[in-house]
Amino acid sequence: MDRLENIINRVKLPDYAIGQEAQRRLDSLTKPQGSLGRLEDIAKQLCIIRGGAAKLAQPKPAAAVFAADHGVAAGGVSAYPQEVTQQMIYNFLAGGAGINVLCRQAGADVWVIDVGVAGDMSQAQGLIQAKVAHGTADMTKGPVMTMNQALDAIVVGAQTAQRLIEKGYDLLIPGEMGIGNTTPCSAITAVICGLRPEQVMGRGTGVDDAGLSRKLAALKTALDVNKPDPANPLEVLCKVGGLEIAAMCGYILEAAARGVPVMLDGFISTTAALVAGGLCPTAIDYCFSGHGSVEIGHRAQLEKLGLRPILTLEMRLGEGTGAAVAMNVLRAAVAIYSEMATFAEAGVTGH
Ligand SMILES: Cc1cc2ncn([C@H]3O[C@H](COP(=O)(O)O)[C@@H](O)[C@H]3O)c2cc1C
Ligand SMILES: O=C(O)c1cccnc1
Repeated sequence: MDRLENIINRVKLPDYAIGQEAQRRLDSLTKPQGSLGRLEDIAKQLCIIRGGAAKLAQPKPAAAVFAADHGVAAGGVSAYPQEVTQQMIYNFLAGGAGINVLCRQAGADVWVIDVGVAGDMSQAQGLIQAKVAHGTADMTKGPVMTMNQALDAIVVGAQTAQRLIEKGYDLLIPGEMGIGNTTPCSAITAVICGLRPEQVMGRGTGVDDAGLSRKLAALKTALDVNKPDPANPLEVLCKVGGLEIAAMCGYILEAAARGVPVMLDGFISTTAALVAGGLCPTAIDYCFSGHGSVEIGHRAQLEKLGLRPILTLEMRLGEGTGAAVAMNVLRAAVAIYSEMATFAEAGVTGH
């Protein structure tokens, strides 16, 4: 527990007074006041997080893709088999996955971490080896992991954030790969948002109606068997979570502790934010929501966290892809804030 406390205690509320200074600069730029809409809000929030209202530098972003497997996948809750997790890791390492393409396009680097893949990945070149367990247990039978494993995975995420920040990255994207992981995310969301499984559960990779019924039954059984306490996010994680979800939670917390902004992706990474926010509400002040996922539970998560997605592109891939696309908008926000002429500079009459 000390390991977690050590991270959470370092998360400080950003200085919101900086927002007023940033607003003055935004209002001095050659445009009708407020006319760049949410680009202005994004620039202002970035100033607040970075702790200064002077011109913003373009970020150097990295995506960390945490990979893990899930015992519940054996119950036919995904449209794809478990081995796809491993196969996709090789695809990430070869640069051919959606996250690779979209990060290249957005000027972000991709790092891949094995935090809990079922198979042996020790020979995979370029993979960060941090396996806590060979997948989780089946949530329909009892807790998916021990408290120690959850804390280990949180620390893997926190150390990843630390290393990336030390390498010079100043904006972090949480990404993931784990066949079956929309099921634990639905369970966590139902518990923390106080909703029924059917209100937060979707088709994930595209399960058919029979798969959807199995998913609903698995969720109901898992919640019945485990009875997670909504007031105890760590317990929720141990009972119905996942290793990559725990790792992303630690990654978000450590980024916040270091004053580094986080661009969340969709339903899976926002589940990790839900847990992080339960442990440390201030961590969410450092988070942007990149996009609104097709998974219905994402809406409830965003409402609970008080976040508005930057984009709505009907995406439902995960990996960090929606966050990568949203980086282009964040770059636009930084550019207008830093590069537009003021009324005084351009000799344009203000009001
Ligand atoms: C080829 C492929 C690439 C993916 N990349 C992300 N996911 C996404 O789908 C999975 C969650 O959906 P479910 O709970 O239905 O299994 C996660 O691995 C998520 O990252 C993928 C899924 C597949 C099949
Ligand atoms: O929004 C997501 O993160 C998501 C949705 C479906 C499948 N995998 C990921």
